[in-house]
Amino acid sequence: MNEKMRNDAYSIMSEAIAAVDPEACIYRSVEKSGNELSINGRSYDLSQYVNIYVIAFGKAAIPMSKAMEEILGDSLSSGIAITKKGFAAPLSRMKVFEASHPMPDDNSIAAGKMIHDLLETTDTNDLIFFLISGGGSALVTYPRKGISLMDMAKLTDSLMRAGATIDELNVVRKHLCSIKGGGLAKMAFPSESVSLILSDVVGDPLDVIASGPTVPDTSSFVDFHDIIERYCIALSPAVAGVLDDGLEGVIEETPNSGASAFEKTSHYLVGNNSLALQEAEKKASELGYNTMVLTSSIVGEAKEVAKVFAAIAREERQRGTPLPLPACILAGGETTVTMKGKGLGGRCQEMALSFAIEVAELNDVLLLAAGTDGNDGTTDCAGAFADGGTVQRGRNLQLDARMYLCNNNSFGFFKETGDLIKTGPTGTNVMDIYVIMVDMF
Ligand SMILES: O=C(O)[C@H](O)CO
Repeated sequence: MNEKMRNDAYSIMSEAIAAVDPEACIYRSVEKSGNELSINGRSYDLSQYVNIYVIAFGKAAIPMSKAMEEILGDSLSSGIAITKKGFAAPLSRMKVFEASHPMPDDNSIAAGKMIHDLLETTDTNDLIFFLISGGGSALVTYPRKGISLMDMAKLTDSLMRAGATIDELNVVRKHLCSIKGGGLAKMAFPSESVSLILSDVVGDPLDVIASGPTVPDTSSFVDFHDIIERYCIALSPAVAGVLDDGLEGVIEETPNSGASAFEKTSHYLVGNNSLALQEAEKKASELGYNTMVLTSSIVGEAKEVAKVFAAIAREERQRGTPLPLPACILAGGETTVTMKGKGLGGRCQEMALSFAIEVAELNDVLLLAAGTDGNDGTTDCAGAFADGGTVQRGRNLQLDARMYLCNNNSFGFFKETGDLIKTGPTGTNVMDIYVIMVDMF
């Protein structure tokens, strides 16, 4: 095992995560001078509003709120922040709540109701800041009439297990929840609203991040229907009823770009995966690696993407291309895992295990795959390291890497080999970072 390369990969990942610290992202975008607030160059005169509220939800809700509380100071009337269980911390002017992720729970519904109730009291002269980050779809939900928490949770689980992408999952959620798919903007209208968004979705589509609560929806009940057919998902009677009503036009579509709800909304992206990769690239150069960012748009089945990364590492090892050695190739994105086995793991650990199998016996080749939120799948770690010796280290412990991969039990494998990456909750979430390194002999 090349310890230096491993330590370097960890430092590069840490630098990437620090760059998208949610507080730093807010401070980079928002400035206040007297009553004037400037967001990415656009000015808001705070003195013209009667009340100013902050509503934050997602895994980064607390640090984003902390920064906004600090910037707004006495201008802030009150607010609510909803984050994942274990991520809460006290705020000075805003109430803090926790809910479950990735499956919504009763607290997610209570949070949805709280937001709804607060927005019922707001009026045309009020300003609302929405601080939106990944995980928001599960943490806050306000199901359509007749849809229960169990309906939402079961459907989310079935789609995730079937390998649906986040875009697909959120098309379905947007049509079952009155906050998602522009619904929040509708609730906030006629108040003015400003959304500050930390992206955890490939390509930063605002209508997908946290299910696009404040932007026009581009999807329809027909798309919802197609996704259910594509993955052969069995629907509860209540969900099937909403889908039928939607297809027949008995219930309204989610609001699209022509809707009045969006007349007083504006949106700013404050951080994303590309920003994290830029900083990772700087750190890798500082550490002496020839480096490049391949893409921030990796998607697909984790174990298949790993084969592409392994092919890149092999090319580096054998021919020293595309970069001279030592090389550090960076990528970001978010893959999926189609669950066939009964094991424990996450997309990054699954990718690392598949990479390990592909590069078995190659010297000084390493992959670090980690979720920037510090949380890979249902495990308490961020991801895993894999190198040319991983499979053999497993064999020495009587572990067959291929069997573990077939059973989607990457966590079980890496727990024994000691290759798990544990950062704890980082407070941010801009998808995953992949660091491919190839050293000189
Ligand atoms: O909450 C969600 O919908 C996902 O994290 C994507 O933003």
